[in-house]
Amino acid sequence: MIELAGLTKRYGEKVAVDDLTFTVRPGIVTGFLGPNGAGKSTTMRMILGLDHPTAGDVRIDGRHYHELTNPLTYIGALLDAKAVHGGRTARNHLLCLAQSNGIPARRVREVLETVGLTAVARKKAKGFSLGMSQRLGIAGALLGDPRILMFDEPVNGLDPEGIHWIRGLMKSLAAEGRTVFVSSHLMSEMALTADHLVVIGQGRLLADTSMADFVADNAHARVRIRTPDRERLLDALHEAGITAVEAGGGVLEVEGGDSERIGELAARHQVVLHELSVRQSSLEEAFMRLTAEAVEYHAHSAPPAGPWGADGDTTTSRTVAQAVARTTAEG
Ligand SMILES: Nc1ncnc2c1ncn2[C@@H]1O[C@H](COP(=O)(O)OP(=O)(O)OP(=O)(O)O)[C@@H](O)[C@H]1O
Repeated sequence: MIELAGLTKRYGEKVAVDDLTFTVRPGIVTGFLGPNGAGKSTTMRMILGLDHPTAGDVRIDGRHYHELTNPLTYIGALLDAKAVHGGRTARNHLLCLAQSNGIPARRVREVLETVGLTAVARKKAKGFSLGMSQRLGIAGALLGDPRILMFDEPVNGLDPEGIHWIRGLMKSLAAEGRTVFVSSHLMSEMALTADHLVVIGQGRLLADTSMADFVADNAHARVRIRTPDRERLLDALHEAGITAVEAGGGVLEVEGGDSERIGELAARHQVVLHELSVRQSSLEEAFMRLTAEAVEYHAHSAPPAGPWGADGDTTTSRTVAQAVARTTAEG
């Protein structure tokens, strides 16, 4: 368990982390989400005692990081994959970590096997791709067989097979009862992995919620209708107790996803339809709305999508929402 209480970090005038209080629990994957510069890495550095809080406190299973003997056996972390002595081989890098933490050398072979780096164990780390470096960093995190694992943007630089692998790894670590805390700036990534979400923006806590609740609150469907017989359709809908709202551009929208019922109603009243489609609000859009005011570095392009997305393609949104629904159902 990781417990943060009023955790705050200032760099001069800049408040990087602002009074964060939340608990990361065992047995689940907790996603730590926030736009670029939100304060995720700073928070993780404070958890590991690499940065000193300006105020507040953070404890690992009730203790401060510096109070832990052989800390790698309590908490394993991947923060910066490239922070490895490039002149060392993968094996030697892990052996050094093992020796300084009282971990038996045989664990080095085991974790190299787990992350799929056995074949390059005797190669120097400076020749590694970002994906290989990520795997080596993960091997280091797993070395002490810790109850708590923390990964900062672990899918960065990984190919699709690697991304699939890390998702499975995080879930299996949580299923073993470990605490898994993983940061990302992509809701779509978290939707496939996390059971719980902690969202921050400009250092402040914006949400601390289960993934299931976030989905229930945000992954709604609406039926979008265009018709030249607007008044007749509105009358028919009203008679059937269905509320339609004006969505601009001559489009009507009805809450829920029951397009069949609306289609049949229109047919019965001989109302011509030019469009009848189900729109899914994507979780990525919900995340963008939540953090919209806290985004530090904007691209000056299109404004964030409205509540039900821009008028364009919603296929991605739907895929994410479906993936979430599937993940949630699978438990
Ligand atoms: N050593 C430092 N000195 C001054 N400012 C810093 C320092 N480290 C971080 N910051 C600032 O604190 C804020 C939070 O940065 P941090 O790296 O924690 O965010 P992040 O959520 O991890 O972002 P990203 O997703 O881009 O990695 C940023 O505005 C950053 O510029």
